[in-house]
Amino acid sequence: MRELSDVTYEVSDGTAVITIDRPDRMNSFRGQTVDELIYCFKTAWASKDVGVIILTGAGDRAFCAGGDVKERAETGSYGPTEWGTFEIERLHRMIRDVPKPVIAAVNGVAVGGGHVLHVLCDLSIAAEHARFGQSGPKVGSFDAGFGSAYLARVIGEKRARQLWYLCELIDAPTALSWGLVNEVTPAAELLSTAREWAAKINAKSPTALRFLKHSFNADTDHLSGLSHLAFDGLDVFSDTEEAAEGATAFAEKRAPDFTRFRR
Ligand SMILES: CC(C)(COP(=O)(O)OP(=O)(O)OC[C@H]1O[C@@H](n2cnc3c(N)ncnc32)[C@H](O)[C@@H]1OP(=O)(O)O)[C@@H](O)C(=O)NCCC(=O)NCCSC(=O)c1cc(O)c2ccccc2c1O
Repeated sequence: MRELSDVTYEVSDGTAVITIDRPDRMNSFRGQTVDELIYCFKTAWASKDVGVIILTGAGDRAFCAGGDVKERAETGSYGPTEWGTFEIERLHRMIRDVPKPVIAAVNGVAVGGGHVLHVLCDLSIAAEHARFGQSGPKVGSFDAGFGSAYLARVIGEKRARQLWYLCELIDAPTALSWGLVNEVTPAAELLSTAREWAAKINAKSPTALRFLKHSFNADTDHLSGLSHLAFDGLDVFSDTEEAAEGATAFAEKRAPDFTRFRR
């Protein structure tokens, strides 16, 4: 294993636990976080000691608050990366493509790009206090690829549009009733429940699971093309005054004023 600063990785009993470890920033991701997550998923993919992967966040406040908006407001980007490119789309693909089930253990708020990460996981188990939602239009961003179209597949068009247009968080019981998560547990039991589910899955045929995961994916894999277009668009949009207004307003703890950008 290489040295990691934003993520931790540990394996026991056939299960890899990947933890986003930036609790002072609500486990939001910067470029380096994304690079390290990709590295951990690839490591788990290649390891014969791993049958199931759990993705979670450090502490009890956040699973992941999406992109690090403070970093973006300060520097105009999500910071340096290994190859000079922000690889969030590759991470999305990695979660879908890794031929082993991925369980999101949602230990707090999952919002923005952090919400997209749990949506892309095969299964989601939430702590009772977890909250869920999208925030892009409030902070000058959007995920018009898997983050919108696949979300609509999971919870339905009306609810997906509600999350994206209103940018209000929903609680764990509502997420369960919408089919956004599989199970809600007391916070203290979250990781043990995720490990129990992983143990049950690990007792099954890995080849059968591999075929099933790819079969489930096949029906929505065309959204990859949409995702490319969406991230191309986001790249262009990110350099606009309109996007900057969202990130700056968040960093300055004020409501954004987008009125001058209406067309
Ligand atoms: C997450 C919250 C709902 C939590 O609210 P709460 O009231 O519980 O706590 P605070 O608001 O006081 O937050 C505590 C503390 O954490 C800091 N913080 C929170 N979120 C972030 C963040 N995303 N980045 C950096 N720092 C964050 C917050 O400022 C506080 O710090 P103090 O120093 O003041 O104590 C709420 O905080 C919230 O709504 N957060 C913002 C969520 C958000 O908008 N996320 C980013 C959306 S955009 C995105 O995710 C994104 C994804 C991509 O894949 C992209 C790809 C390509 C380009 C752009 C992308 C992109 O923008």
